Amino acid sequence: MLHQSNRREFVRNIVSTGSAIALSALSYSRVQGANDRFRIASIGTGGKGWSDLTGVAASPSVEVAALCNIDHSAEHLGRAAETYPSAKRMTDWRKLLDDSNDIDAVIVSTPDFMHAPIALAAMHLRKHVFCQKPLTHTVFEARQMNLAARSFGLVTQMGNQIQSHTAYRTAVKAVHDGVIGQVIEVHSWQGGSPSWPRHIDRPVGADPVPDHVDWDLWQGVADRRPYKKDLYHAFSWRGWQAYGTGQLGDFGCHILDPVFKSLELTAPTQLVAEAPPIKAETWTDRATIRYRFPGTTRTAGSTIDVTWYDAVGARPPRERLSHIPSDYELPNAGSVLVGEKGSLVIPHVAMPRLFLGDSGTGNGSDSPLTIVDGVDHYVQWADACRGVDQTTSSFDYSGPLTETVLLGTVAIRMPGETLQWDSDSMRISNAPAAEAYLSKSYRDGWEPTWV
Ligand SMILES: NC(=O)C1=CN([C@@H]2O[C@H](COP(=O)(O)OP(=O)(O)OC[C@H]3O[C@@H](n4cnc5c(N)ncnc54)[C@H](OP(=O)(O)O)[C@@H]3O)[C@@H](O)[C@H]2O)C=CC1
Ligand SMILES: O=C1CO[C@H](CO)[C@@H](O)[C@@H]1O
Repeated sequence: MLHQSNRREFVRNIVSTGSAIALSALSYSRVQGANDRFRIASIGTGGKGWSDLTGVAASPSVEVAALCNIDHSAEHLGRAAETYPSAKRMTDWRKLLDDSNDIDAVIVSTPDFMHAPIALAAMHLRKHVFCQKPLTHTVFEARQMNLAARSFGLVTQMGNQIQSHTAYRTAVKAVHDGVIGQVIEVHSWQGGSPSWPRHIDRPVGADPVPDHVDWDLWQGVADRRPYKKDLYHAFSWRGWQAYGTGQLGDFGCHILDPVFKSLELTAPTQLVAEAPPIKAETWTDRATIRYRFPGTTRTAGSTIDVTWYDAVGARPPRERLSHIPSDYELPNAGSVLVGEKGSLVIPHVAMPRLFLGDSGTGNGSDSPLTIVDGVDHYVQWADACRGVDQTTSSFDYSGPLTETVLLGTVAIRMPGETLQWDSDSMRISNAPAAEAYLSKSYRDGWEPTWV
C-alpha cells in the first residue's frame, strides 16, 4: 500500500513533469485516492481468466466485486464465485457494465473476438482495463483501444504476462545494453502443433448445447451458428476466423513482444505472407510473414526485417543466423536477434542465450548477461490503477504490437502480395482489397462503441 507521503510525492511528480496532462480528472481523483480499496470485475472467469483474476486479486488493495461468465459450471463461474463469495455474479457482460457504478476496473479474459467490444464499452464508462492478448480481433479495434485508453486517461495492461518474466526482461536489457551491437535482422517462430482446428471447412449439423453454457451470449458480436461440440466453444475458437486469430495471433503478442520492446518498434511499413490459400472460415496451418519496419536507434540500418514463421516444427533458416553454431538446438518457439557483434536467442519462455563473434563464442551462455528480475504483471496493473508506478504493456504499447500481429493475419489472407502499410492513415495503399480485413462487421445491435 502506498503511504500518504509517497502518494503526495507521486502526484507532485506527475504534475511537475507534465504527465498529468494525459490523466483525465477522473483518473486524477483516483490517483489521489490511491490508498482506497480498488474494486474490480472479471469477465471470463475460466480458462486464462482464472489466472488473470487470481493474479490481480493477489494485490491486497483489490476487492473482487463482480464476476461474469456465460458458463456457470464449477470450473468457470462456479469456482470464482466460491473463491469470491461476496462478488456479484452475472452471465451477461452488458448487464454487468450497466450496473457498474461501484466498479473501478475490468479484466477481460474472453476469447479474442470479444475483447474490444467489452473493453471499449468498459473504457467508455471510465473503467481501467486489463485485457488478454491479442488485444483485439482486428487492426481497427486495436487502434480504437489505444485511442480510448488515451482519450479517457485510463490505466491499461495487455495480458502478455511473459513480458514481466525475468527471461524476457533480461533479453530486452541485453539489447538495450548493446551486448549484440546494433541489430541487423530478426527471426521469430512458433514450431508447436496447435490443438485447435486449422485449415478445415465448417462442418454441418448441430450438437446439443450443454446446460451450463449460454451459447447465444458466447457468440456475442459474431453471427449466429449452430453449436458443435469441442469445435468452437472453449479453446478451439482460436482456429476460426470469426472468433480467433490463428497461430500468429495466439502467439505473436508473446513471441514478438521482446523484439518490439527491445528494438522499440512501432509499425511496419510493409509485409508479405507466404502461406497456402486460406479456407473460407478457419486460419491456416502454416505461414511465414516478412515484416519490414523503419530502423530505430537499436537497429543497424534504416529499416529492419523481422520474419515470423509458424508451422509444426518450423525454424528459421540456419544460414541467416550469424554467430549461432550449427549444432546449437534452437528452441521450439522464440526469436533470434542477429546483431553486429553477436546474436541473442530468446526462447519462448526461457532465459536468453548469447552468441558472440564469428566463432559463436559465448556458446549460448547467459553469463555475460545482466539478469533482470521479473515483476508481477497483474499486480503491476492493480498498483498502476491506484497511481503507483506504471504498466509496461499499456495499450499505447500493446496496441501497436497487436496491430502488427493482426496485419500479419491480413497478409495471410492475401499470400504473395506485398502490402504497403501506412500506419498514420491506416491504409494499405497498394492493395485496397486487403483493407477490407482491417475491420469487420458485427451482429446487428452489437456494434462496439467507437471513440
Ligand atoms: N496470456 C496467456 O498466456 C494466455 C492468454 N490467453 C488468452 O485469454 C483469452 C481466453 O482464452 P481461454 O481462457 O483459453 O479461452 P476460453 O474459451 O477458456 O474462455 C475463457 C473464459 O471466458 C468465458 N467466456 C467466453 N465468452 C464469454 C463472454 N462473452 N462473457 C463472459 N465470459 C465468457 C469462457 O467460458 P467457456 O469456457 O464456457 O467458453 C471461459 O470461462 C484469449 O484471448 C486467449 O488468447 C489464453 C491462454 C494463455
Ligand atoms: O497465450 C497463450 C499461451 O499458451 C497457450 C497454449 O498453451 C495459448 O493458446 C495461449 O493463447
